Amino acid sequence: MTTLPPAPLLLSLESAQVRFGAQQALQPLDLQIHRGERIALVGANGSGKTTLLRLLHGLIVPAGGRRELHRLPADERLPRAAMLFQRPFLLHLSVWRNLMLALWLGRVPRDERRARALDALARVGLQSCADRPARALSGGQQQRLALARAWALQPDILFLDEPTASLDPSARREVEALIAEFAQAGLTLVMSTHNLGQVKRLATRVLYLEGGRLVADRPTSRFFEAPPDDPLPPEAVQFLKGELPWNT
Ligand SMILES: Nc1ncnc2c1ncn2[C@@H]1O[C@H](COP(=O)(O)OP(=O)(O)OP(=O)(O)O)[C@@H](O)[C@H]1O
Repeated sequence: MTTLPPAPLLLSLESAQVRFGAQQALQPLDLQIHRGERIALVGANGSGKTTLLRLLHGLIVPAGGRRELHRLPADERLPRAAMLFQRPFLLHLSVWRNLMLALWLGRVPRDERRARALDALARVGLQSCADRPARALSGGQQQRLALARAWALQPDILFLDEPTASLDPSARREVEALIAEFAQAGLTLVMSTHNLGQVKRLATRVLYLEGGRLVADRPTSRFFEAPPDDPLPPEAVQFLKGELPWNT
């Protein structure tokens, strides 16, 4: 029997914490993210999910402890990351120009940009919208454009902050399907969401936060159905009870 080598470590936090003025938004926490993981951050409003995503992405510098990106063993480069927000930030430009601008900002060589943009638009099914004003697209299409923009940058890790929260059910399904395809293609995902059905469908691992503390970190199946010898902390049990039913 062959044993698969462990997936490479991409990103880690060591006793990393975040403060906003006097407020401790994240208590010191340790975390390791390996290639291929699909991690869901769950917890009530204000529990620290967005703060943790921003810390992981490097948008916030920890007030203590450290965040480290780890070189990929295959080619010794640092992992690339991209982030998707609940409402995409799009400029008053065409879909195509929004994409090209992101590639320019991402320092993608000029001669690669066109092919990457075409591939990304095809990936999210927006080829026919290339010349339309990005801000005139529907909410679901805008989020698909944001996914195309992230895809075009060829990230290893994709951070998603409630990516479907402001979408109607059909757009939500479309965007969720694309996120699943991205994961299939090998992207590592870290996503905050209030939709526990989505957690069950997409995530391999769940981090439960409460009041800025990481209370539970376990495989998805052991989060929703904790075995008797490894029960969930009571805070997480209460949270799950309050969030029933899960399949929305
Ligand atoms: N820029 C900031 N300045 C001051 N306080 C902040 C800032 N960003 C977040 N906070 C505070 O940090 C805490 C965690 O907020 P965060 O947005 O990370 O929670 P969340 O779990 O993502 O919430 P939600 O589910 O509502 O998006 C909250 O008390 C919030 O008010």
